[in-house]
Amino acid sequence: MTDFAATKALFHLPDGIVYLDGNSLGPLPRAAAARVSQTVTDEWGEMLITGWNKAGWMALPMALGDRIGRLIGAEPGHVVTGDTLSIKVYQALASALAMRPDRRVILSDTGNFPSDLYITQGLVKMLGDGYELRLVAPEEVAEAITDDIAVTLLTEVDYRTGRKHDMAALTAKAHAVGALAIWDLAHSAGAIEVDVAGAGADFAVGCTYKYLNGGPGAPAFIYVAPRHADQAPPALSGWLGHAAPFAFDLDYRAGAGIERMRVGTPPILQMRALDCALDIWDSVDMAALRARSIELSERFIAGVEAACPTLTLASPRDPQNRGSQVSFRFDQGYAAMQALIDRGLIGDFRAPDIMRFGFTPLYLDEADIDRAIEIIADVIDNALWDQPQYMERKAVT
Ligand SMILES: Cc1ncc(COP(=O)(O)O)c(C=O)c1O
Ligand SMILES: Nc1ccccc1C(=O)C[C@H](N)C(=O)O
Repeated sequence: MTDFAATKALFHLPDGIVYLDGNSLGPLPRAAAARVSQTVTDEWGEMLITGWNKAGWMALPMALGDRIGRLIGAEPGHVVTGDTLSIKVYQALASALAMRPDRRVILSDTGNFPSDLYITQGLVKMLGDGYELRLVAPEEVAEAITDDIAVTLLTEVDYRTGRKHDMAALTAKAHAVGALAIWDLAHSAGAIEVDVAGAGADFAVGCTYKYLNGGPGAPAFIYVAPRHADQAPPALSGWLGHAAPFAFDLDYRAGAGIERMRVGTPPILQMRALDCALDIWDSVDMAALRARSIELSERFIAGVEAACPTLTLASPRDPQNRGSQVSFRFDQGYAAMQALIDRGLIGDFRAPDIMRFGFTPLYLDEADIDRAIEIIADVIDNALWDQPQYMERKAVT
């Protein structure tokens, strides 16, 4: 069993703040500042370039990949970290398309995060030759998996509503028509139980700055199923994905397995912060985490619905069909979210009218949820959002 009171003590949360936005940026693990500082002074400072060997910097992308692998049900040695999620989406998609050379259609849904769609649009344009992004509504994905599909590119948990796709069923459907399945786990890794191997996913990608708490700019990860690992052509063939980077050959030869998905120099300071955050995850049982996340989310939904009849639940009511976030629709959602933040409750707003709240059992408990409900009730029922300063849109929402 996981001791969630103990994990809560391992995070720094500012006084007076209830943080329901760990689904966008996780909070600071208390040990991270010292760990990063030590890397700066003792490793970078003292070891200089010898740190790549002496401090194990060059091995970090794979070591971190394995620690994340446990959380997403990957086989050891099949996940690597680096770059940003948008780049990992590009890599997975380009590789998968190259593995289905006689097909041209990429299937995704209108609930997908825009970066995944933009990356796909860019790649489709560059490839030309009849390539096409086909978008359907999330609930129509299953029936849209037809035998002209090359690749399905789906985000398991919808960033706006929290609606969760059935990864195993949709992957099986994709395979049945000869397509490959790529899963974006941005809102799944560290949020719910994930079993990429069990579901038969061909590729999976995700970020580490949300539920995994790796910090702003923390590296992304990519998983390639063992059956493809030595065949998948790496789309971004950088030197650190080469079979022998320090041979400095003039021609590219892909590295073994997942190593080929490395591109260039890893961001060591960010990786140390992530390493520190993953120390906390080592003690976490994912089934216990999921049970606790459902408990806290259900308490939140019941409390908000009882107190605020003007908010409508945008997330699936059945917890089995959602990830670890809860969203409500409110036409003045932007202003309302600013008013909540002003009163110490941090969530976020997603256009056009979604107020989004993330549930992260590592550092949230019932007292936080009850306090959040109180603040929401105060802001909504007393229309405290109706102030000009809450209407002004900020650059980042
Ligand atoms: C589902 C999903 N995919 C892709 C991204 C883009 O990730 P990044 O900004 O790290 O490239 C995000 C969030 O930003 C996301 O939520
Ligand atoms: N990386 C960010 C930087 C700044 C502001 C938000 C993000 C997010 O990650 C947004 C997230 N993908 C979302 O689901 O809305």
